[in-house]
Amino acid sequence: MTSAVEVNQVSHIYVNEHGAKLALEQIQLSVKTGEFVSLVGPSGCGKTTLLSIIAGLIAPSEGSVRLFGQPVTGPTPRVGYMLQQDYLFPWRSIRENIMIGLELMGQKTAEKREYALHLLDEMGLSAHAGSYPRELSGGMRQRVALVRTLATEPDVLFLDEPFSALDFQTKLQLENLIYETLRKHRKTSLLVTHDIAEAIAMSDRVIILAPNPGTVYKEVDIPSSLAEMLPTQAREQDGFQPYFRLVWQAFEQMERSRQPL
Ligand SMILES: Nc1ncnc2c1ncn2[C@@H]1O[C@H](COP(=O)(O)OP(=O)(O)OP(=O)(O)O)[C@@H](O)[C@H]1O
Repeated sequence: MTSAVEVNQVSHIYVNEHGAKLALEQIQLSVKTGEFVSLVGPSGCGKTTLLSIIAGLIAPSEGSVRLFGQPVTGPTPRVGYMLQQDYLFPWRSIRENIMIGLELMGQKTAEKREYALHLLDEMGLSAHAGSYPRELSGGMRQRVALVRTLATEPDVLFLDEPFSALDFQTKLQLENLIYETLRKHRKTSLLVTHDIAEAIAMSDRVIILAPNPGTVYKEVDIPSSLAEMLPTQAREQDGFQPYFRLVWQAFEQMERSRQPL
């Protein structure tokens, strides 16, 4: 299968008035087309930096990134972002909000508008097309944000903690809905999360990053028996807990190796 994302020996140093900070060191990873991969790791291990480099928003200090075999040299419309905040425009209706990406890319054709409205329907939000963001719950607003992202038909989706501002029940419902939508549309997806259970329940593979500097600590393949189930169903399986333990143990090992003797 073709690699959608290839990160080759990427290191990154931030330099500012306080000095230099090695945020990532020699990161090597790849994501297959259609694969769902989660990045987990302690705060500050470089997850957001890595996503920004892959998306072409930051040029790495060393190494290179390829998307579908092409070198990444700047932002590309092939990558769509979904973030913790929905960034909906309060003065625009939901129908107008989901067209923003298409407008920015100069692609607001009748066909694309139709597709965006179809996605809104898939997300169960057609009845709210004329509403304004303030009239929607946090979970509904995140569904609108996903429609806005998918409307431009990106090949790869970066999900940077998209559920972390939601209450637990809404988060579980949204995990299921996003899982189903992304699998149905066969999107290659990279999820950044602090929630180990969420990472295991949603992914084909979990990549654990270690901090100071950010490096790939361990990769855990999730068996298809779990990966092909809805996240809430996967969480209930007997086979789920051993994977949780495996990832948690990696966190504990990382923590121990950082303790002074
Ligand atoms: N613009 C910047 N200038 C200097 N240092 C930065 C900058 N952005 C991030 N860093 C540092 O680089 C390291 C990695 O940051 P990054 O935000 O990528 O980590 P993260 O894993 O996404 O963190 P979190 O889980 O808390 O969101 C951290 O030590 C951070 O302080």
